[in-house]
Amino acid sequence: MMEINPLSTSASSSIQTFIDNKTKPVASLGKLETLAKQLALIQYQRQGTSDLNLALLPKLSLAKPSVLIFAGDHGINEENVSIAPSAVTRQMVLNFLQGGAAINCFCQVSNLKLAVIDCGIITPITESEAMLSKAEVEFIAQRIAAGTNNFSKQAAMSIAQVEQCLAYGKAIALRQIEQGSELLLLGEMGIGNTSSAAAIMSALTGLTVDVCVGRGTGITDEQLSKKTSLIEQAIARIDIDLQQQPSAQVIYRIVSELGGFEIMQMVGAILASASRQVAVVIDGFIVSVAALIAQKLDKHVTDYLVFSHVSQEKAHALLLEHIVGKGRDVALLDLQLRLGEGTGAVLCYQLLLAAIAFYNDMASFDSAGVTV
Ligand SMILES: O=C(O)c1ccc[n+]([C@@H]2O[C@H](COP(=O)([O-])O)[C@@H](O)[C@H]2O)c1
Ligand SMILES: Cc1cc2nc[nH]c2cc1C
Repeated sequence: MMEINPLSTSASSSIQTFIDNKTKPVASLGKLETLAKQLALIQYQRQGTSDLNLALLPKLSLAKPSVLIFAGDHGINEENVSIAPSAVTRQMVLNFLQGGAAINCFCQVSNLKLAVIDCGIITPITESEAMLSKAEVEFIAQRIAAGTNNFSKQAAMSIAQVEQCLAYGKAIALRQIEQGSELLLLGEMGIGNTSSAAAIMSALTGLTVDVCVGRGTGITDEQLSKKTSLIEQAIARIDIDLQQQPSAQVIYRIVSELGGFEIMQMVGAILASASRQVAVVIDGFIVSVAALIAQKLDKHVTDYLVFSHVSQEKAHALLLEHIVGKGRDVALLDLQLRLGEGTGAVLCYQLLLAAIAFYNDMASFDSAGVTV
């Protein structure tokens, strides 16, 4: 396990004073102020900046942001728990590589590069398909298997596969950070993954399955009740002891039972990023479940997370409440999104840029001669 330092708050009051001295009424930039403060605390800690001098607070930067989209398939999808067959995961991966998905359009708006990671879709992408990728899209194969097992019948994966997922996820995050990335933005693609995510949420929080499930891609009432009972059965099968702070071993067991490959690779990426004191933007419901797992493995991870939006997926607001204790208010946006792919995270990128811009460049009352 990697060591994650909690964010030191020793610079907190200097940063707050610096923000309050900007030419604006106190707190009038709302969540952008909280965001700027979090990004400042993270960056100063990463740079080991101590004894901060109010007049010379280092500028904030978010160099080389990395958008990472983790894709994987789910055996549970053979139970008709999504609007789409599993083949759509692969088709959407090809769409990402060709630049035709929503996430491509949003990356384009902000000039962001995107990497798509095959964590275990059913049919691998061929070399010639990967070669046709747009220049701004990188394809990386970190396959565990051809989709997880159907978790309503058996464990989604082995403990060894959980460990391999974590190792792969960490490796890709560390590679980006070593190449100079000061921000990770995570997204996912996986038909059936709201079933896995809801099951893990229920198992790790103790909340009942019916409050953790939702309509995912937009399933019918009938599909929703089937999805709920399949998840209930799976959780009953694994007979979990819901302790306050479960050990890593217990967590590995839960996630091996309930899946999925892309979710666990994201957990590895989140842990690695936090260990290097790099902020991670968390997209919708499924990425938030990865954040929940990471938090259960190491509570300090939470200091490094930025939650982009509150998803339309029914349980997302409750999940955010569980992770951060501030419910939907912790999220930057509420645009009624429920797409995934990292779309919310990438939309927030401009808000992060705005937060560091005001922090770095806005005049103070003193420097501008504004007197209130
Ligand atoms: O990000 C979200 O909150 C979100 C909410 C609902 C669905 N999704 C996306 O839809 C897929 C999972 O939905 P489902 O119905 O197949 O379980 C997967 O590819 C996700 O990216 C994403
Ligand atoms: C078409 C489609 C695109 C997606 N993007 C993320 N999840 C998705 C699910 C479907 C079905």
